[in-house]
Amino acid sequence: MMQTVVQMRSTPHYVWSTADVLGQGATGSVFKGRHKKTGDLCAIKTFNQMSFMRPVDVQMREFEMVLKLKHRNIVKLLDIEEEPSTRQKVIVMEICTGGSLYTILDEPENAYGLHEEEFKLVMKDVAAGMNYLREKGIVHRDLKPGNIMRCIGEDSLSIYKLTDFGAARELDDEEQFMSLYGTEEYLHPDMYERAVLRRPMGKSFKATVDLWSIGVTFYHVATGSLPFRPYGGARRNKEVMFKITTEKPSGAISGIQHTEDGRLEWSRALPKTCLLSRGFKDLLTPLLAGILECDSMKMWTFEMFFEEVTKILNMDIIHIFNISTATSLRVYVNPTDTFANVQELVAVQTDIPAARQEMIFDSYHFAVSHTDPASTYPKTSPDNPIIVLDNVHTDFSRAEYRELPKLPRFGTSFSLDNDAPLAKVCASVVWDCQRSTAALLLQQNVMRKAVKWFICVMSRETEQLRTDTHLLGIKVTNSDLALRRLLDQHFLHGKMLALLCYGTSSSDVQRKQGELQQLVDGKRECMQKILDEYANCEKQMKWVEERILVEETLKELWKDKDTVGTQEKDRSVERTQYVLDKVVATFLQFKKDKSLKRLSYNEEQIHKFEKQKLSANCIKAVSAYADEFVPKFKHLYAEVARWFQKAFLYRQKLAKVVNLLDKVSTASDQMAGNLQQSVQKQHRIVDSILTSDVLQNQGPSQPPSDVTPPISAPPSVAPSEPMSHSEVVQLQASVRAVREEIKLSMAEAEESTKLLRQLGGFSLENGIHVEGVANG
Ligand SMILES: Nc1ncnc2c1ncn2[C@@H]1O[C@H](COP(=O)(O)OP(=O)(O)OP(=O)(O)O)[C@@H](O)[C@H]1O
Repeated sequence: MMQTVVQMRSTPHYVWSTADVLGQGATGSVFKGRHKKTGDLCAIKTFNQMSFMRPVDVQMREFEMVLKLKHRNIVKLLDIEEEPSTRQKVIVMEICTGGSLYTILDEPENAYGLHEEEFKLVMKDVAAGMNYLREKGIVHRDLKPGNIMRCIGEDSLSIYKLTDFGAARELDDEEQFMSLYGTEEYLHPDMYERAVLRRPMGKSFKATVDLWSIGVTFYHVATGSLPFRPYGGARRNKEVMFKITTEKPSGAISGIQHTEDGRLEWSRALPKTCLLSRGFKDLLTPLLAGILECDSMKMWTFEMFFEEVTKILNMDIIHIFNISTATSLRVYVNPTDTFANVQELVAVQTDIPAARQEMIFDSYHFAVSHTDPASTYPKTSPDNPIIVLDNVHTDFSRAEYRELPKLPRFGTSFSLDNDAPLAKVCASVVWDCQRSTAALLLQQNVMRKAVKWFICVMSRETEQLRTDTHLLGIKVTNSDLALRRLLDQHFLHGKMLALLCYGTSSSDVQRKQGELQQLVDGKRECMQKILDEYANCEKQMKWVEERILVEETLKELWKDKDTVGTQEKDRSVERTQYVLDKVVATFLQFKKDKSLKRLSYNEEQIHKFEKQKLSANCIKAVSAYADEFVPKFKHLYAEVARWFQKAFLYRQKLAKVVNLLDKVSTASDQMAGNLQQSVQKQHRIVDSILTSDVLQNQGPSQPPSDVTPPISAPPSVAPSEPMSHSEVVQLQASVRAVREEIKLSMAEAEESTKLLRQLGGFSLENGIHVEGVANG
């Protein structure tokens, strides 16, 4: 094996060791270097023979253009210097220690794409860098993951930067296309036709070519795979590649050929394996469809793209947990969205219509004003989300969890070339297993939390309803008292009027006395009905109260279930991580073995042992997930389902009480109103009798024995002596006085009824509707 000689090389201001290679490109190598005076780290690009295919002055023009660029998302070109010994030019750049996006995507961890937050950073930085180039009138023309570098910011978040401006000019000669060769998967179909298929064409390549490349790059970063895949790969099947990109239907974001000469399969959605949330996919997919559009009339403009990216990145995330499927969701909302908008978005992801969504957060109903913007909502997180359930029919028949990709077939043969990619696939599967194990634990923790929160909500609802029942009791008693007062008055008036009207045969007075009787007819029966229904309310209330508050049956039912499922203490994630570390170590070893091309006998034996261990470790991780973690998750889900079904049963009882209370309350209010009217009417009638001419002209007379009083009064109260005129006047005055007193007490009674009414209607907290029982 040839030993490479490590050398220290330098220019007037920079020094580097040839051992510190950052990467190698078609035109040269990039080393880690330092400024001689400041010691600052930098990247030094040296050139090989290939680079001389491009005239030096062309190269220098390119670098001079780049020297002027200054933006957070463009790799800064610091200097162009010459090595004194060789007189070769080197380029000094800001160093990006995180490597290129290409190397990041090549890691098994990212085989199914980057996770959402990292993807958003790529999106933000690439769009910002592109926007800057656009402002400077530069079209990059060679955007691809390999030309997007990663730095680590002071907050330890990634910063992505565009680099390699070698193609950032008009492509008018063969030589320039040479530099593009090798990046064809990302090329706009027009450029592909010219650069790869070598067909002459008169088109100039504007900013849209960059947009297309961004589309392919974003798809790659989101999924870990390229969007347009001819059978055998783009390099082998160039015509099919061109066909895919040019015949792609609008709206499709990928086209794959699964068999030789087979038909093309289009898709308008991102694959299931991708790690992005449903909420984010819903935003990203139309954007990808807009920029992966070869019809220039339909393709998005850069302004549209930039506006949409800005809009997406400014959105707030509301973390939602759909209890019926045990799914963690991310709902992307505009900061100005109202609650109705949020409910619509929740409906899209949960299939629960807005009117049936019950949201619980932090032990309370998620109660926000309907006009409050989403930006003012309390902060949610994956482990502290808003729990959403369907308050009419929560279906617990489908728990969602991630299915793992299949492990590759191992075989018995030994091959350095094949074993490294095999180990890479293995590592990517175990990575997925690790993430899925963590997701399962999170889902279970949230399910357990949901039960606790729901207990709090139901306890509060029960307490509220108990108070409501008590208040209704006061209201009903009040009405009953008012009725008694009316009846007492009626009796009193009857007695008094019997005295006053004794011997009067005026039909008018008799009619009025009849009207007085009508005012009280049937009221007692009606009141009795209200009292009976209220007693029923109390009985039902007691039933639920005993179960929810007194015996705390719901808590009791859950008590021993807290240990079901996977817990933090089971260390499921750590166990998977342990295996993952071993699998990744094997992958790195196999990668090294592959680069060595040949192994010694002992090294080969070790490699073989490692391969056996790799297989065992993969099976261990995958079976722990499939045979232990998933069944435990399902077990907990089943318990949660059972518990919620019981809770919903009590909830229905509560709703029934709410309904009953509402009925009794309405009837009692009606009765109170009716009584008040009756009292007023009673007063009017009595007044008119008292002031009637017949009574005014009535002189003292002996009561005829055959005249019965118009209103039944006990015989003992019939006057034995005829009344004098002054006695009549006196009696009239005392009737009026009694009436005034009663009026006053009726007004007081009405006041307290009003107060009770102001205490509001009866509803479960937040106006909940349960199983078709309306409340509130
Ligand atoms: N500024 C930098 N900081 C750290 N690493 C870098 C930097 N620039 C380049 N590299 C590394 O060096 C590798 C080669 O870079 P280079 O630009 O020479 O390759 P290339 O994209 O193939 O371009 P070309 O085809 O023009 O040579 C990159 O893939 C990257 O890993």
